[in-house]
Amino acid sequence: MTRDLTIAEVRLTPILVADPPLLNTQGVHQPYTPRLIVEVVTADGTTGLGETYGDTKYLELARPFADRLVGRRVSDLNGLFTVAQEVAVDASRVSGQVDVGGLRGVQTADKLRLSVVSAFEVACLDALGRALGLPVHALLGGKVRDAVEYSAYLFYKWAAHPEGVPAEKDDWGAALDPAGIVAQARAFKERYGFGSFKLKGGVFPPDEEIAAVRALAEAFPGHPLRLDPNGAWSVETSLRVAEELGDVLEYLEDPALGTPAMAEVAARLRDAPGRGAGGRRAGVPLATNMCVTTFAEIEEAFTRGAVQVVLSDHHYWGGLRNTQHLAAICRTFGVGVSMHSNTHLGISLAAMTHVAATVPDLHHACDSHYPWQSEDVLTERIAFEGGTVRVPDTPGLGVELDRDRLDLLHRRWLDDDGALRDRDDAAAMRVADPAWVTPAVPRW
Ligand SMILES: O=C([O-])C(=O)C[C@H](O)[C@@H](O)C(=O)[O-]
Ligand SMILES: [Mg+2]
Repeated sequence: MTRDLTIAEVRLTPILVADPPLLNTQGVHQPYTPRLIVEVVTADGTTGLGETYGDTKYLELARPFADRLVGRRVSDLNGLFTVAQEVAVDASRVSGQVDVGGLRGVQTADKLRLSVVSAFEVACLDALGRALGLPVHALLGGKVRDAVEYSAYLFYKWAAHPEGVPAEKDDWGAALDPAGIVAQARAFKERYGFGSFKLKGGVFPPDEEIAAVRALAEAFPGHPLRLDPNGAWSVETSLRVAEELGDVLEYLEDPALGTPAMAEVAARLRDAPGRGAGGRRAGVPLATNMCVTTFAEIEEAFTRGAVQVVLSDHHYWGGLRNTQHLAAICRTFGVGVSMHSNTHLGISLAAMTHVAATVPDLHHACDSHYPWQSEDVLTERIAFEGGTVRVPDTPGLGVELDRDRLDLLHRRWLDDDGALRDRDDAAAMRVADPAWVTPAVPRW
């Protein structure tokens, strides 16, 4: 039977999902964060799902983009990039600065477009897989592993959002010191079996964060640990932390902002083997999801040896196939690869799992915010077992949309007065601390 895989309809549903009060260097997560759910429906009634950022600047591009897709085929994945170029980006949306709240590198028009394309690419792959009876990983060339390892993503956090702010409750409690972080890590291990731990830093002065990582190293000897201050430190501070923690860190993520600063940190670490406080090893690898976030940024960073691990993110790299291209380039240059995560739901976790399953040299556990998300739009939550997600072999992504849940979360978006429709961690922080401004970098 020949199937008609022409796109007949594209449904876009912006939603607001509950988010706990997680702290980062720019502020704190808002109680609800925007996501966009994409449904691509073919002429013969197959629906594919995708998910991406839901802030206004992405919605503005997603609508005209979706209109242009009707009449094309879900198998025309390369064509998505051509269509994206036809969609104009409002210059006022492109600051050229590091994205507020999103912490996903410098904003450019292309990156906005790619972040939109990614959701449609995933939705087309899902539809194609469902139509052909093949899992998405098979469409990407086939899986090389049956399960993908994720790391526990530890955050400093308040027990609750500020008094009087409408929010969902969470049962993680506060984590504002080393003991709190270790307790959070234990909960992650007990609930999901994670064996690697990443601490989101850049929140407290570096010595406090060093103490937290030391406490983790004592509580979980031999487990891979990472610290990520999102570029909040100077080169000198980065070097000091690298020396202090060089013996326990798997990698240090974006200690300083931008390729020149990262390159200087990396070079000085290379030149100082075996040195460091107490004779500790100082050659800790540097990872990034902030200075290598586009193909254009690769050459400078790799030729200067600024990073040893790139944390890919299929959302802003432009989809699952671009993630594979990035992994191939990293392999060529002997740079490691793993995955970054912003707040996301199960559709994106499934997409991350399918593509991660196809990357041969994925040597580090991937980041995922999913455990922090108590809400989802799927009929069944994706489970972590022993810190891994099993790679689905069912057609498409292997997940099903719960339309009632989707409607509920969309209703929340409709009811919002606009205050939460654009993620703004600094604004959320100002609710508790009216004098708060996004800290200048380097902060320490
Ligand atoms: O650098 C990173 O790993 C991130 O930016 C991940 C997330 O965006 C995280 O920092 C957050 O949401 O606060
Ligand atoms: Mg990072």
